[in-house]
Formats: sequence, C-alpha cells, structure tokens
Amino acid sequence: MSIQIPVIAIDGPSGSGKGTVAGLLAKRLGWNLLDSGALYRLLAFAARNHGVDLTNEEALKLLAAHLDVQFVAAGPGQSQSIILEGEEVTDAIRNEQVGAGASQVAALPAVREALLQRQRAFLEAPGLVADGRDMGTVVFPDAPLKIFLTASAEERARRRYLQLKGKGQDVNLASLLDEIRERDERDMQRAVAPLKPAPDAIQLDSTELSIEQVLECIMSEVADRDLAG
Ligand SMILES: Nc1ncnc2c1ncn2[C@@H]1O[C@H](COP(=O)(O)OP(=O)(O)O)[C@@H](O)[C@H]1O
Ligand SMILES: Nc1ccn([C@H]2C[C@H](O)[C@@H](COP(=O)(O)OP(=O)(O)O)O2)c(=O)n1
Repeated sequence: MSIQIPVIAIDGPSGSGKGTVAGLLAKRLGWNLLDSGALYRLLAFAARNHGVDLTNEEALKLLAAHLDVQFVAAGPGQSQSIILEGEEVTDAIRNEQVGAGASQVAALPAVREALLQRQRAFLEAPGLVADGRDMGTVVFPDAPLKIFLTASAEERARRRYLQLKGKGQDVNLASLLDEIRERDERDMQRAVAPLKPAPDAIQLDSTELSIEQVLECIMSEVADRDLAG
C-alpha cells in the first residue's frame, strides 16, 4: 500500500500573504516548502541575464528545463536561500520588475509544462506546503487541503509597499497598485492554469486578518483533517 504524502496547497494573488503563511506553516509542521512563484521569477531573471526575450517560448522552455537552481535550507521549514547558476539571488528576484516578468513567462504553456515535474519533485515526507497560483488546480490536484488566499488589491499593494520599502527599495504605492492589478489580470486571464480557486478550495479573505489569524485558521483545517500526524 502506498502512503500518500500530504500537501497543503496555498494559491492566490500577489500580496495576499501566501509566501509568509506557507513559510510559517512549513516551519510549524516541520514540512517541506515549495515557493513555486520563485521558479517563474528565476526563469524571468535568468532570461534577462542570458538575453532571452520574454516572448520567446521555445528558448524559455529550454532555459526552464535546464534551470540550474538550488533551494538551500538548514532543514524542513527553515528559511530558504535561492542559488541560481552558483549565485545567491534570494533578494534579487523579489522586486516588481521580476514579478511582472515572471507573470509574463508563466503565461506560456511550454514553460509551465517544463516546470511541472520540478515542482512535483518537492513532494517528500513528511509533507509539503506549496504556494503559487495553480497548486490546488494543476500541480497537486489531490492535495487534502487547499486554501485560496485573497485580500483587496489596495491592502495587497499596501503590504507590498511596506515589504519592499522595508528592504530599502524605492517604491511608489500607486504604481504598485497598478502593477498588482495588471499582474492579477494576466494571471487570471491566461489560457493555461489560470489563477482561480480549485472547486474544493477553502477561500480565505485576509484583508482584515493578521498573519497569526490566517495561520490559526489554516491550522484548524489541518487539525480537522488530521494532517499533522
Ligand atoms: N494578514 C496579513 N496582514 C498584514 N500583512 C501581511 C499579512 N499577510 C502577509 N502580510 C505581509 O504582506 C507582505 C506580502 O506577503 P507575501 O507573503 O509575500 O505575499 P504573497 O506571497 O501572497 O505575494 C509581507 O511583507 C507580509 O509580511
Ligand atoms: N504557481 C505559480 C506561481 C507563480 N506564477 C506566476 C504568476 C505570478 O504573477 C508570478 C510570480 O509569482 P509569486 O508567487 O512569486 O508572486 P507574489 O509573491 O504572489 O507577488 O509567477 C504562476 O503562474 N504559477
């Protein structure tokens, strides 16, 4: 009898808190973490370094298939450093320019196909917390717990503004709101694996919730399903 490794899929738009909550959940449960958005960000970043146009699907597919990337963590649930072609890029891929590029390459079917197995390879015991746009719909459709995390666009832009400003980036709230809206639109409208809740996802609006409240809400679903072992 094969033993199913549990997955918690957390999908939703930019700035809804997916990455933060996924990291905290993985830490609390001692599970592995998949930041799927980082793969699309890395691809956009690598494409720029190699002079590959973000519309060149064939070249991007090849680059995606051979992307030399390592996610380095001290152990399950520990924070990750991201190494691309031997260079630490953990912070370099976290800006809206790379985010917009990621959203562009993510709309290409050959790119998504090339990254699919790489994402599924993160599924290792004792469990996986996976965050992105299509974790519950495409990558892990059998996940026993799926969360679709949202917040108003204004609140998400405000969060992103504070986050990037805290990192010393020169940011503007109005342009961040525009960029977030543009990215939402592209991610929701694309033909392949668009951003949308899986039919069996629990929808959670975090506009008025603290990070701790979101975490507790998800932990109670984990307990209801007896996932933590
Ligand atoms: N419920 C919340 N309330 C307030 N701030 C939040 C909340 N969730 C996340 N944040 C903050 O918002 C920013 C964006 O969160 P992040 O996890 O990167 O979002 P996503 O991965 O969905 O893009 C981070 O600085 C994070 O600390
Ligand atoms: N599973 C995923 C994850 C991200 N993407 C695309 C769409 C997103 O706009 C970009 C960047 O994703 P990322 O999760 O890093 O972005 P945010 O942290 O939510 O701003 O990649 C995707 O298409 N599918």
